Amino acid sequence: MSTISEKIFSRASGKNAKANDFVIADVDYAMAHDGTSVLAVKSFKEMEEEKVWNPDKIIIPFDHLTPANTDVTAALHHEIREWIKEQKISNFYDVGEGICHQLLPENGFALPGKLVVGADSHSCTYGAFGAFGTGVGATDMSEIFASGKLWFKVPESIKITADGSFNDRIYAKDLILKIIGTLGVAGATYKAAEFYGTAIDSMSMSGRMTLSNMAIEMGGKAGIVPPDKTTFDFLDGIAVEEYEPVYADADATYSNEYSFDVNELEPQVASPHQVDNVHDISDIKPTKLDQAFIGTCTNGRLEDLEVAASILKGEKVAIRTLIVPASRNVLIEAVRKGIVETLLEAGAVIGSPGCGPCLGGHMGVIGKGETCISTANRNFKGRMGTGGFIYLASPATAAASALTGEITDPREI
Ligand SMILES: CC(C)[C@H](C(=O)O)[C@@H](O)C(=O)O
Ligand code: SF4
Repeated sequence: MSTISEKIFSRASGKNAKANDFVIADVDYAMAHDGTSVLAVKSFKEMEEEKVWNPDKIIIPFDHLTPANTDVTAALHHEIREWIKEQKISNFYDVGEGICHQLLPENGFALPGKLVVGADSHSCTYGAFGAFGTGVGATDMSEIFASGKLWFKVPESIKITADGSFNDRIYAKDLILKIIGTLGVAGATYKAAEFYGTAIDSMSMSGRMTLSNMAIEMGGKAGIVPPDKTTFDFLDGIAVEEYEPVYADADATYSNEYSFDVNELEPQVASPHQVDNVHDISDIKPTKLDQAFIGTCTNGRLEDLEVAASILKGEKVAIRTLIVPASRNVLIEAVRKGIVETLLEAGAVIGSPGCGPCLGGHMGVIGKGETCISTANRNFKGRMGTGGFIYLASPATAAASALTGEITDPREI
């Protein structure tokens, strides 16, 4: 009678864990990036800890402010690199390797049944692989660095079923925006979402990662897709260790259940400044844009760049168009497949793999009064630059809009 989360926490805590129980759990893999490792390491040092619990289970990607944007960032990067050497942390990914939530899956750390914790809110991405992936604050991460353990309240679960097939130019991003628009930004607060249905079954790992990535945008503690052949094929040859897939029992308890019909889905757009301010694209009034941004841990994968290239091929963009691959591997594959050439010929700018302008650090922030269509997961006020406006959409919608300079339905291009 258990959900996926209850089963994972039972294994990780060594007791029969039920929703709302407080448990101390063994963490399988712990991640902190350049943005959060600074505070995690500071707090680790304040705890007067000498050695991390296991240097092979800690993963540190530098992705947020990379390449360093200021001398202050450069000095912090330097300090963390020194600590990483001192602690002999084996899984360090320096500038240009990519975004944390792309690197953990690519390198086989996001595994079915595992508890994978990151000092970043979008660590729920690992749920795409049937892991319990969740984000914690930097000081909680320092506790994991020290002991490999952390306390958790086992979440209640909600069941989200999406059936049907995706019509042309409709994607996982449109589905998750629709879900968030329906449930609201607090609709899944402290709950673990489990995703089921024929539409989910048909999705690639890339699409499932887009889906799980945004669970936090409705308050979710996790967003889990039960692992299947697609998952196992992806992990074949890359999983860092053996894993035991975990599934919910047929009579598991869900605090809420929701159903979505993907056959009916239109391209979705989240208007400023809330992620649940979601509309069918046909209801969006004509909106002039200054910039298009395709990338991030939500939609910076090869499939996403491929879709963008298929729309931009042989055309010229009408506005600044920034494309930032989610990882070095994505970029290499995009080069090999001629995608990068197509994008450059269309007038796009290719950034070095990382978070890029997603959180307004650098590499493409927008000015006061400017509007950007972005494939990211957040459109909060000021996120990409003070006084800016962000519309969230799929890579297809962003690419179609880049061509016209206003929000455009990709089915009409
Ligand atoms: C900087 C980091 C703490 C933050 C997060 O946790 O999500 C960032 O990745 C974001 O997307 O806003
Ligand atoms: S790409 Fe954006 S949402 Fe993802 S981790 Fe980086 S800053 Fe956060």
